[in-house]
Amino acid sequence: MTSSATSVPSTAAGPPEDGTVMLKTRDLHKSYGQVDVLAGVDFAARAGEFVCVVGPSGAGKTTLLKCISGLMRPTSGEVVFEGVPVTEPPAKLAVVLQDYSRSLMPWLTVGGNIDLVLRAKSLSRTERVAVIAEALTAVGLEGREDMYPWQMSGGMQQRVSIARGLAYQPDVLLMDEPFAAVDAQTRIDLEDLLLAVQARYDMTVLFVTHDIDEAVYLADRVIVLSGAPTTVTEEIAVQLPAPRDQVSTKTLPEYGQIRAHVFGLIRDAKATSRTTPK
Ligand SMILES: Nc1ncnc2c1ncn2[C@@H]1O[C@H](COP(=O)(O)OP(=O)(O)OP(=O)(O)O)[C@@H](O)[C@H]1O
Repeated sequence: MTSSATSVPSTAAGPPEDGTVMLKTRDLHKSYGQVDVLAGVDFAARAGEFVCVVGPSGAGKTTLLKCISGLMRPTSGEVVFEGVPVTEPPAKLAVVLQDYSRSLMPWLTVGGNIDLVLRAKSLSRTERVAVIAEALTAVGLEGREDMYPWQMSGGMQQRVSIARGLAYQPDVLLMDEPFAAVDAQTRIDLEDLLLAVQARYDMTVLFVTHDIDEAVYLADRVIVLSGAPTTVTEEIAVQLPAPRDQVSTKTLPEYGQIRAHVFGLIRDAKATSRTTPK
């Protein structure tokens, strides 16, 4: 694995490079029958870091997140969360998926949907109500507890999904293309909302996306995957100034340089990708 850092001087108060490792994968392999998808994936995410994972379609990004979240057993290698090998979904990890329409229960109110994940915690009803209210406020949906998901726009539903993740008070939030199903303007709003919420809760975020612009805009570090059978091609430190801004950040020459570099890596990965039987 190679690693490169941009030469951009950082004014960001980003996480220190030697911060506590929250999550790491060690030589992670996953095969589906005869098909090798993950072929030795190694990386770490440190406390407070925003890590984006990009790679060509079919590289195994969703497979990687399933293994990390404990929903799927790797074929070999391991995932270590807060120093403990993952064999089941860790209590301090929450997942937000792309498809909010399937992850929210339509027959439950917004409050009820969030309450569902809180029931696993030993909180009183009064405490749960307070946690739900705070999480909804953090995503700009204060007072919407009694609405049903189907009464909301796609962007609002995805904000409910994020609020549900926050209410769980995770140390690490895993996100699998969470904004892929919303329109471009909503996506921009959700990106900025997520950055604000991450800073406020000081969470570690591992964010999988197809979108190179989104990855470079959000990340402290971008992990670029090869095509399947997949390894980490490169890790790129994104030392752009914080807070990020949709206009000024994206017009920085350094942003363009990193974006072009990642684009080139993905293009090369696509050219060499093969998900073929052994
Ligand atoms: N349950 C499964 N059984 C068999 N093959 C699978 C299974 N899940 C995924 N695959 C295969 O593994 C490969 C990686 O899939 P995965 O969804 O993890 O990739 P991805 O990078 O998330 O893809 P995309 O970017 O298109 O969403 C694909 O070739 C896919 O067909």
